[in-house]
Amino acid sequence: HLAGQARAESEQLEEDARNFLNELDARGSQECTEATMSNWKYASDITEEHREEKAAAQLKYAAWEKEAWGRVRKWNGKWETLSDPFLRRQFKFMSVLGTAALPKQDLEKYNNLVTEMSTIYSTAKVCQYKDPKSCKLELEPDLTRILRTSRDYGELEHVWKMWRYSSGRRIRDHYKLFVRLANKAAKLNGFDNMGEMWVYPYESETFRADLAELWEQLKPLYQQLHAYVRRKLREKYGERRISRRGPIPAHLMGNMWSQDWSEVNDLAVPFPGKASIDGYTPRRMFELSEEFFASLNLTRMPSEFWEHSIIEKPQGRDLVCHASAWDFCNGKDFRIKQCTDVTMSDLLTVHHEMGHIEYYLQYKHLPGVFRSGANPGDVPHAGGFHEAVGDVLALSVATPKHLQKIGLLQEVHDDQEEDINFLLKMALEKITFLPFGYLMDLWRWDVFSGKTHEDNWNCAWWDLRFKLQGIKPPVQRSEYDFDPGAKYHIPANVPYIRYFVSFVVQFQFHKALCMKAGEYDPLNPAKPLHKCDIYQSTDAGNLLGKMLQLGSSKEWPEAMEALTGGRRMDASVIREYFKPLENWLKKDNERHGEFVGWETDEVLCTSELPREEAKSEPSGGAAPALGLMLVAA
Ligand SMILES: CC(=O)N[C@@H](CC(=O)O)C(=O)NC[C@H](CC1(C(=O)N[C@@H](Cc2ccc(O)cc2)C(=O)O)CCCC1)C(=O)O
Ligand SMILES: [Zn+2]
Repeated sequence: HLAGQARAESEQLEEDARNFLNELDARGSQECTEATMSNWKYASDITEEHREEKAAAQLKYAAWEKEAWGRVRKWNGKWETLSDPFLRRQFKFMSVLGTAALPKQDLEKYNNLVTEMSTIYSTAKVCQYKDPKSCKLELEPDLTRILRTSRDYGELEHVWKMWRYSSGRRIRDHYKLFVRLANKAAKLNGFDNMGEMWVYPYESETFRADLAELWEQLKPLYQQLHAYVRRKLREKYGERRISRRGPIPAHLMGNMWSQDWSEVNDLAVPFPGKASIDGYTPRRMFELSEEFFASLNLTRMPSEFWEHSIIEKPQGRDLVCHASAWDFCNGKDFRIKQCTDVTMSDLLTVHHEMGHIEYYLQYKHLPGVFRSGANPGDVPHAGGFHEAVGDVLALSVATPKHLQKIGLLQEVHDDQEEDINFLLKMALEKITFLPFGYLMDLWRWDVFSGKTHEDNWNCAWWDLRFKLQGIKPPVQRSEYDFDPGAKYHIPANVPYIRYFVSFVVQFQFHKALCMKAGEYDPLNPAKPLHKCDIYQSTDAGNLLGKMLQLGSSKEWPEAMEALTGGRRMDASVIREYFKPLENWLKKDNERHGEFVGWETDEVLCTSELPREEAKSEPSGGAAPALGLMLVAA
């Protein structure tokens, strides 16, 4: 009798919990739709009116989060006893309130700081190198294009320096106040600092140790590539500017942040021969990407997507041009906003953004808390997988075989030369990103924890940039500068470790899908991993779809196991993919007697502070030179 009663009670509790969560979710989706619409209006048309509207909507959404959180708390001590893990996990996620825990005026200040920093970043302008009176150059497309195409050392240095002057330097003080409020919010959620709150969604005690281990496994390959590119750049720009054993000046890699070196492909690739997308339109690029998803039996874009997306830079207004994908939390409205340039790299970005949309479409039936990604609530979900989806498809699209199939590459010679050529292009995009993808949050975790003090922010940044990337600023930096602020994700307060995770796991996903598609066979040298193209494989698509449909309803090792059979981030797969290139680079570097690694005795960054900030002036002016940090490569 008692057992029967207990069972009846637990079933009643489960049913009440289900009803409670369903009601909360319905309301939450509505609130999310409203907040996301206001965010969208501001991001796509930066005006004072839209800014005020966005600020109000954010406060309204935070009030809702606080109400929901208050009601969830009433279930404490009960929800933990529920037998259905699906329900328990929803309560677990809803038990973390996020920055809505801040007192109202602190939250308003916090939100305004982030919006203000993003606006400064998105509207920053730079003057022409040859015409200091003409000051209308914008990051996209102007500065991006100059960094991609110019080989004029002086022009590149000007653009690199002035972008940081117009963006990062102007938000240094905002960021100081932001860090204090962020940490106050983290503490109100029971975390030591905001960095701890950011790693919480990875649900792993060993997460940061695992990342360090991955980087140790990937560093040797990165150093070989670094040594090779340094030689190619030295041959182009001369030994005086690029020394044989030193770090590479940061403004020469074809990218504003030296995070992707694929645009210096022409300088580095041993044998010329490039795909071209000339003649395409942004719309065609998006249709091409959608076609790939459909060929895998995944979902096509809904009509709202084509109706509401912004895929070309609108003229005559300020907007956030940094590409983004949006889920409006109503199962119908999904959009991309991208100032698309007709280039191969933007074709890959199109696939990346569409990968987000595909993920939204595949898990739209789930409760809101399991629809991970950048919903307005700021307890960020891990995101490592979200960032990998589009890039996985792009690994197939980028192969010469596929590019020829879709008419973007004329002739294809399936030989060793083309192999190295292709792998080098891929490494200049994927391997060069790894140290940057890692150091962005290494720096921020140290800032949030206080390990890096605000008087040393910029030199701590260049310490990491030197140690991990083997690069140096083209002109000496100081604490007047705030170079981290010149990278979108810092002013926009978007966590970044998700990209490092993605660049590792996307190769694990690629391998699993290629095996499923019969395109990769470890025992067949004619089917190496880097030649695989999963296009039109519905078997691979169905396997990927199954993982996507989980959203964050399962811990990520389980989602990974569903797709790859393994439960860990594993650097051996990306190294297997690049193995032929690694062997080639080692031989080529030996043949040229290249020094692998980097060292310098230059002072890359001085601790000189703006006068009003300098409390105790360090004795003797410049701080112990960062540059004296001989390489521990
Ligand atoms: C509403 C909202 O914010 N939505 C989220 C999505 C979500 O969370 O649901 C979102 O759209 N975030 C924007 C961000 C844009 C990009 C980015 O910032 N990339 C990184 C790193 C990188 C570089 C190369 C690469 O191949 C892949 C990644 C960089 O450029 O440094 C820029 C172009 C590529 C991706 C993105 O799509 O991740
Ligand atoms: Zn992304």
